[in-house]
This record gives sequence, structure tokens and C-alpha cells, in this order.
Amino acid sequence: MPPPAGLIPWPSPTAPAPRLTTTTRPRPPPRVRPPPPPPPPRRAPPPPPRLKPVVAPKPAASLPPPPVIVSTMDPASTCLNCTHFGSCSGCTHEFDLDKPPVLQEVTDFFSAHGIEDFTFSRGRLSEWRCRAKLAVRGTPEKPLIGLYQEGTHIVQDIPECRAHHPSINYAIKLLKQGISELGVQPFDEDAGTGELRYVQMTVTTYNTSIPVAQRYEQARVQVSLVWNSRDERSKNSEKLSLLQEFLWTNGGPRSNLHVIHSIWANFQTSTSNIIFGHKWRHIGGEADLWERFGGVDICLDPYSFGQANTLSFNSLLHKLIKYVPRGSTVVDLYSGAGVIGLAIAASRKCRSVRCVEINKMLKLSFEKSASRLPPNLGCTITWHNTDASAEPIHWLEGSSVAIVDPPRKGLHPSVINALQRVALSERKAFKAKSSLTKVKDEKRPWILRAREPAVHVDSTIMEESSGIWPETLIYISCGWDSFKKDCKSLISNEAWHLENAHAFNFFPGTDSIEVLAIFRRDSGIAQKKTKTKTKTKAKAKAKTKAKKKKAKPSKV
Ligand SMILES: C[S@@+](CC[C@H](N)C(=O)[O-])C[C@H]1O[C@@H](n2cnc3c(N)ncnc32)[C@H](O)[C@@H]1O
Repeated sequence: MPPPAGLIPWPSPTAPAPRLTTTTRPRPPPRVRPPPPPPPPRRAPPPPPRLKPVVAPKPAASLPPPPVIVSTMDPASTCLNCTHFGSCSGCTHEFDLDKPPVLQEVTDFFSAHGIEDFTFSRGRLSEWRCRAKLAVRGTPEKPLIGLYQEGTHIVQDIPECRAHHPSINYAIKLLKQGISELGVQPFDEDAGTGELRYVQMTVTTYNTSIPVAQRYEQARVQVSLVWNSRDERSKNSEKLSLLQEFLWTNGGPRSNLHVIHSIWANFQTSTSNIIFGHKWRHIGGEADLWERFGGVDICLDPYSFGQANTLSFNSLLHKLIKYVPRGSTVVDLYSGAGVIGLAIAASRKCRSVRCVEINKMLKLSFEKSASRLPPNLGCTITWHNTDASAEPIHWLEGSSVAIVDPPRKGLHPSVINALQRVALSERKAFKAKSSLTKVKDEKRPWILRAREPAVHVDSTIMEESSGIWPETLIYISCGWDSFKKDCKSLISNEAWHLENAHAFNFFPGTDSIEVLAIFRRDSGIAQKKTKTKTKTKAKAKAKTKAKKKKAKPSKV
């Protein structure tokens, strides 16, 4: 999923390797904050400040108290109709949001490749963004919360953004009010000073107490405040505590409008343009954020990769599952917290699913989601924390279906190479070579460990997997240019055949598109069958020829 345009400093979902090698694991703090420390004895050093407000602020009098957030958007309109267009870098076009400019090229591309069933899902055109990372700048009196203006580090304030879910816009309003009332200092990039650097807003529509039809409209927001300090013991953390209290008082369950699902703090002091630091603390509301994807309950921590357009992602998942043959053994490369793998496992179509993901912080999310899978699925599901590009052949072996959902830059050359070679006749030789991979040359111990699953669910005994190689390749792409390149490599030498393709309007207002492409290769059996068929056909032809010859006496 691409980051919001203009926000260059967002770390890519592919967290850089050095950050992953740290030994710090996210330890969600207790859901209930500890009681305040007992008063210190006389002359004892003062205790470090805690994330506990000294005085709980009163509900803000000036906030309008709407019982529900009412959308002003016309769902049939294909126009952006946004006052920020032109200054905000989030959207690149204003009209025909149902047809991103790149769509024509995508359609032509698949048509040229003989795809007859190509479809495009336009999805919801406004209020679709359920995850936003926004910079906080300006002054306490006039905070600016939004995206950078194109090519600059000037933050464009975007109240009432047309792409944001309305609950995000409401939470931003609340946050601004808190900043002003409490005198929170927005971050100053040049000086490295200030308190609040960024905010991440993640929507959850998971609310089983209301009818399904109302869940999207009445969604709540997990607010992650990126605080400019080392941790909760730093001297400005009292302000953070007050801001948390403000948000909870005015947006929590006892407020007029319960929009805030939870509040997290992330501590970041780096001068680099990486948004998040390593330390995360849950400081209010529910610790776990759940969402339903592909009919499965998925737990997403604030540091998990998360899809921005949850409605369109669900449409893609439903389509994807249809392409997984019954009885498959699946490998889900670039799996994130395992959303796709878990949804496929729950479809009862597979015997096994292996998820492979480089970001070790996502393990906890996977574990929590896996714990909610229905019992007796007859499927073994494992999650492996490793670099998919390091030994791709190991992951392809034993899988009849390979799913790849790489970051925007596309597949690693080693993954393409392995997929090509698996599909060609040299795979036997390749297999022999791969099993001889020199373990002792590997400098990254976590790569080796990953062969053993980090998480293993279900007790189904895995069948002997050797000799099974992917015959179906499901490619999910958020980068059109890299997809075209990868597609060309995969179908060269007829290693793979492109059979189906669908596109989804994941980012209306931008020129990005999400693609679901299905490639197949002829299995050995299929190849044999084809060969036998050809032989039989040739024999039949020869027979007919001979008969004709007999029937038609040749001229003397
Ligand atoms: C586009 S996201 C897809 C995540 C997941 N399929 C989902 O929908 O939630 C790409 C994922 O690939 C992971 N990733 C990036 N490079 C990787 C690598 N070399 N090996 C394994 N995973 C990688 C990222 O951390 C990220 O979670």
C-alpha cells in the first residue's frame, strides 16, 4: 500500500532491516494504568513523571455534541469537491474518481495479454481512507494537521478531508482542540523541538453491538500520538498524559460522541525522517484493535502494516479466495500480520498456509488473530519471521499456491528468479542446489531460525511436501510500474501464463491502482497430459490419413 502522497518521510511498510534486528519486542503495557505512585518520603528523589494526568481536564464546552457523525458526501458523485485540492498532495485529480487515469493503460495491458475477464471495482469514492498518518506542525494556538505540500516540508492543514473516514476528521478536530487547550507544542522540524510530531489515525468498524449496515458509518478511531521524547519518563510526558485524558474525556465512551477507540503513544526523538520510534505504549481505551477481513477477525497493532482502504481490500480478498483451489498448500510471501493467509485458512480450502514476513513486530498480531480462527479448519497455519528474498525456493517448495503481496517496488529479483526456475524444467536441479544452501554463510541468525515457524496453529499433520511446487501464483500489487516489470519477467520463457486479472480503486483521487493477477503454470502432470494428448492426436491424425489413403486409391 503506498503511503499518503507528499509524506515522503513515512517509513515504508517494509521496515528497514536494521530496525528489525533490534531485540526490543512490542510489549503492550497493562490495559489499566497503574495507580499513581505513593507520595515519596521526605528528601527522597522525586519519582519520574508518569503517564497520569495531574488534573483530568473537563469536557470541552465548545465542542459540538452531534449524536452521530453525518456524512455530507453524495455517494454517487465522482468529483472530489475538496477545498484542499491543489495545495494538499494527497489527491492528484479532482474528477472522474471512479476512473483513475492509469486505468486505461491497465485495461489495455491485460487485453493485450489476452485476459478476457478483466474487471475493475470502483469502490467507495469518498471517505474511504481508514488509516492516515499525518504530520503535526504549527503552533498550539493554530495547529496544522495534515500532509506535506508537494515537494516541500510545509504541512497543509486538511480539516474535512474528503478521502478520510469522517471519524478520522472528527478525531483530528478533537486533537487540535486538545493541543490548543493544553498548550501542546507541535513539532518544529528545523529546530527538532516541540512535543507532538505526528499522529496516526486507524479506523475500526468492528462493533458487534450494532447492525452490520451501520458499522462503517459509526466507526471508531485508534489514535497514535508520536511524541518527541525518549519515553514516558521524559519531562514533557505529563502533557502527553493530559492530552490522552482530554481525548478520552471528549471522545471516549462517556462523551457525547464515542469516536475514540484507543490511544497509543509512540516515542521518537530521531532527527531522521522516520516517523515512528521503537517504543510504543498503550495509554487509553482498548489495547487491541480488531477488524474483519475476508470473514476473519484480525487484530492490528498500531505498528502493523494496515490497508488504508478496508472496504476495497475486503472486495479483493473475496475475489482472491475464489482462485485458491481446494486442498491447496499455500505460501503467503510478504504476508504482514497474515491477513490474507488467515482468511484463506478460514475458507477451509487449504491443507496448510505458511506466512512469511520480515517485520518481527507483526508476530503478536498474527498470534492474536490466529487464536480467533474457528476450530477444526483442517489446516496448519504457520507464521515465519524472515526475509522472503533470502531463500525463496525453500518457501516455494511444498506449496501448490504462492501468494505474493510485495511493497510498491515489487518482487525481489531472487523471488522472481525462483518463481521462474520453479516453473521451468530445471527445477529439479535447482531443488538439489537449494537444499545445499550453505547455512554457515548466513550472517543473519534470524533468517535461519525462520525455517522453524514462529507461530504454529492447528495440529493437522503436514503431509510430505517435497515434490510439490506452485502451480498457481496470486500476485497482489499496489505498484503498477513494478507489476508490469515483474509480469514481463514471469511470463517470459512461458514460465507462467497470465490467466486472470482484476483491478481495484484502492486510492480514489490518486493515480494508484491495486491489481490482483492470477498466473498459472503447467504442472508436470499437466505437461505429461498435454504431451500424451499431443501424441494421441498425432496418432489419430496418422490413422485418419492412412484410412484416407486406403479409401482413396492413389493415382497411378
Ligand atoms: C504490501 S504489504 C502486504 C501485507 C499483507 N499482505 C497485508 O495485506 O496486510 C507488504 C509486506 O511485506 C513485508 N516485507 C517487505 N520486505 C519483505 C521481505 N524481504 N521479506 C518478507 N516480507 C517483506 C512488509 O513488512 C509488509 O508487511
